[in-house]
Amino acid sequence: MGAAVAVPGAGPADAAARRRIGRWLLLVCLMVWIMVALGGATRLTGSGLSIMEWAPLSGTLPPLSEAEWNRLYDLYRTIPQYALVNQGFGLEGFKRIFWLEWVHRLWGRLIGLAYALPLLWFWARGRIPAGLKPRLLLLLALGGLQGVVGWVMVASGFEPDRTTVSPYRLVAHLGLALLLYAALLWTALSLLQPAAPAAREEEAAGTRTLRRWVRVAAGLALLTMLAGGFVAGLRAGLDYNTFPLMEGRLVPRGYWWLEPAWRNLTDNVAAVQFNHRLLATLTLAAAAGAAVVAWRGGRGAAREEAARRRRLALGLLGAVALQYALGVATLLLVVPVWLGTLHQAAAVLVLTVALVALHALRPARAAPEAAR
Ligand code: HEM
Repeated sequence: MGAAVAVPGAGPADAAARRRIGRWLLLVCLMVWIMVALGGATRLTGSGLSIMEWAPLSGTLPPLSEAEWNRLYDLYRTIPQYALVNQGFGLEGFKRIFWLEWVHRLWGRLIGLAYALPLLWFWARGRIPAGLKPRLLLLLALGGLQGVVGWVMVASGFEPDRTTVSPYRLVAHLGLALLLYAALLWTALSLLQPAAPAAREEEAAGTRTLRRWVRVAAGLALLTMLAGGFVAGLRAGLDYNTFPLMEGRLVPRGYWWLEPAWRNLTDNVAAVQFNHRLLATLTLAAAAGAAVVAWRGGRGAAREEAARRRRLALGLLGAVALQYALGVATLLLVVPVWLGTLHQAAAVLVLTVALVALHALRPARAAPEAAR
């Protein structure tokens, strides 16, 4: 993400093209964000295993005849989730869980189009800066890979004795979505704000310290999100529905009892939930630390620079605090669909605010024509 994007020339036409490409990528970011929320709703309503075929083209249309509905329903009746969870819910019940998964996949196809068509258009008209082309192609490949990982995840839910997908694959699917989103957003920001503001010497030191704190908070937030994927994958939010104690203890009984030890990170409900809480708390502390640094470190800086740093740090603290509160509420209310979906979507808000802050605080570069 940090690689330089060389921008040929500095003419107004180039600048306009960069802005247009940047805005298009922001739109794709918004679509990916909505996709993350849709994915959460699909998972939480138990809809994700309803379509048992991988049909990138023909699956665009929903069933159009009763015979086609029955064919898909018959397929679904062969998997353990039907027998163990939804036995006898009938074609009407099947249709209820079908639609969200279908919309999730359709939205994925639309993101593909919203990315590929403008890419072709900009490319054909020679508007894409040369250094940007490999990155845009890589983003296209990552998007395609995300579709494949999504299918590999869904397929794990059809295995004998399983009624849900593999938590590892769920985390891979979530992690790749976050990576794709982050790469799109960083590229868009780099196009829209190609040059980091040059800071005076005494200001640069303050920016460096703040940048370190924001980096730590962003890294911890990312780990918290991946840990949250395991909470979701193991349905660990249905247990220990108290906060801050877990069954009356700060560290739950049975923390770290599995062998080999690493399995506790992914398979042990108590540990997975505790780790998510712990990482979230560390993220909140790091974001609060960044806010304090921005407040204190502003003294040597010019007024606007000090205000800019405070805005960035407070924005991050606000987003993390909101997400923390949503997480606690999700847990206390035993994961209602709407709140679980909101908690999943707000994770992307945290990522967005962290990346915007890191981008705004990036070091000024010597070469004015390069964007990082
Ligand atoms: C920095 C703060 C936090 C972040 C960034 C965060 C992020 C996430 C993410 C990304 C997920 C996974 C959704 C998925 O699989 O796709 C998740 C799930 C979850 N989180 Fe958090 N979380 C935070 C704080 C908390 C806190 C403080 C709690 C409760 C004490 C909490 C409780 C939960 C629960 C119960 C789930 C599972 C919900 C479900 O099954 O859908 N989170 N979190």
